[in-house]
Amino acid sequence: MQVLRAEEMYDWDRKAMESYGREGQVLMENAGRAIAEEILRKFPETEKFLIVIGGGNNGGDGYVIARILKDRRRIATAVQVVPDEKIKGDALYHKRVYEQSGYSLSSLSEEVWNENTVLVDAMLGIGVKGALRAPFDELVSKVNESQMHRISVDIPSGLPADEGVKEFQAVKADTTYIVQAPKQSLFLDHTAGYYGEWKVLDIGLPPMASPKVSREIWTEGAFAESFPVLPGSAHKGTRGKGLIVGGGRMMPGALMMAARASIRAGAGLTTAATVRDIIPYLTPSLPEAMFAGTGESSGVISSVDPEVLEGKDAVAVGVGMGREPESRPVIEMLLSRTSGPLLIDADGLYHLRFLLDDLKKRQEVTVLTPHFGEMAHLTGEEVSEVKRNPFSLSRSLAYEYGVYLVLKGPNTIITTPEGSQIIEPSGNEGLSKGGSGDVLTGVLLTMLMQHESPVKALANGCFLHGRTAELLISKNRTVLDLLPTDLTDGLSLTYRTFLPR
Ligand SMILES: NC(=O)C1=CN([C@@H]2O[C@H](COP(=O)(O)OP(=O)(O)OC[C@H]3O[C@@H](n4cnc5c(N)ncnc54)[C@H](O)[C@@H]3O)[C@@H](O)[C@H]2O)[C@@H](O)CC1
Ligand SMILES: [K+]
Repeated sequence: MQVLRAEEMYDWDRKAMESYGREGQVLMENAGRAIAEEILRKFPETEKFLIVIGGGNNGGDGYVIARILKDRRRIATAVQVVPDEKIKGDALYHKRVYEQSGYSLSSLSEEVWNENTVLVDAMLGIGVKGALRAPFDELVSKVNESQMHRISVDIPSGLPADEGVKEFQAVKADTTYIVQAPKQSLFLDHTAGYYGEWKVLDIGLPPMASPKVSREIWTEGAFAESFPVLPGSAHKGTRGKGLIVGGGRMMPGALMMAARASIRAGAGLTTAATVRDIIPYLTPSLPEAMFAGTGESSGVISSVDPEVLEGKDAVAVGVGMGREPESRPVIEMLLSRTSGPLLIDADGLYHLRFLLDDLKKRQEVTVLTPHFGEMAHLTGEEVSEVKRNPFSLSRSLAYEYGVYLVLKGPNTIITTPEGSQIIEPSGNEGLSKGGSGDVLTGVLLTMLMQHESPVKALANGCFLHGRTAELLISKNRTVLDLLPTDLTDGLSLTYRTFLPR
């Protein structure tokens, strides 16, 4: 499913009408009807509905919803909150249909606020611009203070559809019925929560007319369909031989978790490279792994023998490595000598900030997996700015350095060097613990070795990680006690659920 910006949504709408014979009034009928049906399904009992109608096409949808609720003999009060002359075009057409059906409008009295139980917010849609003007500024506060269940039409009124907006005032919806395609703000850290529970409804825009943007949500169907089927004769070689460089005297656990996750995810052979002293402590918990000792300086990795790279299908570096400058040459060496995919994570990203030019020289697949803080460090932006503009900042970084970028968050955004984007929304707050990134690194390493498309490999790895967290919570864990190591041991839940082979 495509995720759109407001302008892209308008393009689709325009093209549907100009080139595919669709009528605006019909599309509005479809939108309003689809939403009304959802509302009726959600509230089959004797709720009292208040429909608040604004001056654009979002308000037009509101007129359709109000008419259908009344047609079905439900108790519904409709209020138009802008002067009559603001209602134009398709919205005016549907206002007339509403009135010709014998239905009337009410004014916004105190009773209206107090007597109703469900509010349908059809005030403002994706056409909102700038700070809210009267009467919407006060109305939005009043709506948010009311005790009614709030249902927003297409988007919570006042909320920007696109990334990048710093200040806004918006309805905090309990439920949002999104018209045709989710908008960017559904996936941003500072706006996602305004949508409440949400559902996307098809209003009949022709798929042939959809905008040519590559910004998609990764689904369980996409995971199941694209997950590579290994031949029955698969051996270590076909499953992939991976190398993970990381850990040190202070953080051996990160390497342990990444290596174990890589093995559990299905790697043929995983080698963990770290300072020699800690290898004996890691072996009991990683019986399936191979080990390679690295050069060491004050307990941190200071060099890796390039011979270790021989025969490896992919390499991951950074987990638990520390930020001491002594480790920087390791990243430098891997950037120039790794012939397959190279994934850089965690402390590796810290060092990378000083090696960005080396990144540009690489011809092979390079993957960076920053969280918001690491992304801020890499781009020199504030964390709040990264959260506000994750799509465009990811694109510029991926394009400039020719890398695949996995920007980790509640909605992980995966970007290709060409700028295509996948949003992977699975997971829960149980993942916000030290170590879950290390597990992801191990999983991604394995996926990269087994899939010929790096972007699909990355999307599948994020899905595997996030869905496992969800399935564990639905079984015997909670978001409080979920551990990164539970994820590793729980990977089979996701495999068994979605790949019943
Ligand atoms: N395919 C589509 O895109 C379809 C869209 N539909 C609906 O149409 C909506 C978009 O319609 P519009 O483009 O008319 O946009 P809106 O319905 O968001 O309304 C824009 C109106 O709000 C006012 N406004 C904008 N910013 C304001 C501010 N800061 N303070 C106060 N008033 C402000 C403007 O004066 C303008 O009249 C969608 O959200 C959706 O609900 C549906 O009707 C059917 C088809
Ligand atoms: K709305």
